[in-house]
Parts: sequence; structure tokens; C-alpha cells
Amino acid sequence: MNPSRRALAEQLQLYFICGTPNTKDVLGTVETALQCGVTCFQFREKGKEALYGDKKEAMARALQTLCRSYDVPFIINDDVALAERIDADGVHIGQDDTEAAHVRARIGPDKWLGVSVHTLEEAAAAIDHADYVGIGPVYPTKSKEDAGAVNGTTLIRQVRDMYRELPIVGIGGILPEHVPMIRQDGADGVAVISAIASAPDVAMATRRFACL
Ligand SMILES: Nc1nc(C(F)(F)F)ncc1COP(=O)(O)OP(=O)(O)O
Ligand SMILES: [Mg+2]
Repeated sequence: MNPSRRALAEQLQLYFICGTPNTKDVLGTVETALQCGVTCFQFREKGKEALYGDKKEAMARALQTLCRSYDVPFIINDDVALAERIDADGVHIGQDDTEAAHVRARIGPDKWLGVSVHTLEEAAAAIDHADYVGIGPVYPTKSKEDAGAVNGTTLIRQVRDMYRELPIVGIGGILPEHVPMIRQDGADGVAVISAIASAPDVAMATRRFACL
């Protein structure tokens, strides 16, 4: 694996995804998660209660400042224009979002681009532009209404077998006890929303993932 891909794969180990709909105190939750071992953060502001416009940008900038102080990459979900405006470290897009080739052209070669894939064909289309792929839902999830079919680690294994060096993140309903198997099946890291954001003790919940 080339050094930059190796470094990126390591950075994906514990990828926390959160927005205001996921927790009452998003800044407090994210700061605690950063203190307790999160290695990458994605601002995913979606749903009925989600912020938009100036409030969304202000929250994004506050979260970006937090991530910078912990030297953790700050990725924005879906909103490429916001990512460009505030010079985020990267963007994550899905199959229903802007085309990966178009996003790559807009953000340039030095920003992170993550792409969600649900089939080998989608993975094949993503690899020319994406720095990493998100594969899931591995387990049933409450964090995304349109998450698609639960697939365990089947596709993670298939994508790993086909693309030995492509950084892969597993996502969807993941708990600490799932992590060893997900990594063994080929993922470089796991993405977590509610197991941390909805935990009564965010520090303990994060540490349970980070110590693995
Ligand atoms: N946000 C995500 N992050 C990841 C990551 F790899 F980062 F873990 N994987 C998958 C998704 C899902 O992305 P998408 O399919 O666009 O749905 P949504 O925009 O509702 O999140
Ligand atoms: Mg999306």
C-alpha cells in the first residue's frame, strides 16, 4: 500500500459521524469523542431538525476548529459547496449525491473524497476518484432511514479481495464487539454514529471502540 493510502487507512480507524439531530450537545459530544480516541470526524447534518444556511455553516466551522485542535480530519457529508467554502479536509458522498468525478474536480487532489458503495460495480466506478469507500449497512441502523439492505461484511470482503489497497470503512449499526470481525474481513476502520452520539457516557462509549 502506498504511504499516503496507508496513512489515510490508519486515520479511518475510528470514524465518528455526527450532526445536531444525533445528540443534544453536538460540540460537547464531538469534543469528548475527540478526546477519547476518534481518528476521523464527519459532519452529517441531515433530517427534519437539521441546521441549514448560516447556522449550519457556523456549526461546521466550530466543529472544524475542534477537529483541528485534535489534529483529526474534518469531513463534510454531501455538502460540497460548504466544504469548499470553509476549506474542510474532505467530503463524503453517496450514490444519490453529486458524481464522484465532478466532486473530485471541484475539491482537487489533496482533499479527502469518500464514496458510499453498495455493489462491486459501484466500487469499481468509485476507485478512480475516491480516497476511501464506505460500505454498509453492516447491521441494522436507526441513523439513516434510507440505508438500504443490511449486508454484514459480505461486500467488505468482496471489495477487499478485488482492491487490496483501497481504504474501506464499514458503517451501519456497529458496536465495539463487532469491530474485530469487521477489520478481519477487510475494513481499515469503522464509522459510528449512535453507539457514541446516543451513549449515556460518550467518553466510555468512545473508549470502548478506541481501545480495540
Ligand atoms: N455518510 C456516510 N459516511 C460513510 C463513511 F464511509 F464515512 F463512514 N459511509 C457511508 C455514508 C452514507 O452516505 P450516503 O449514502 O451519502 O448517505 P447519507 O448522505 O445519508 O449519509
Ligand atoms: Mg450522502
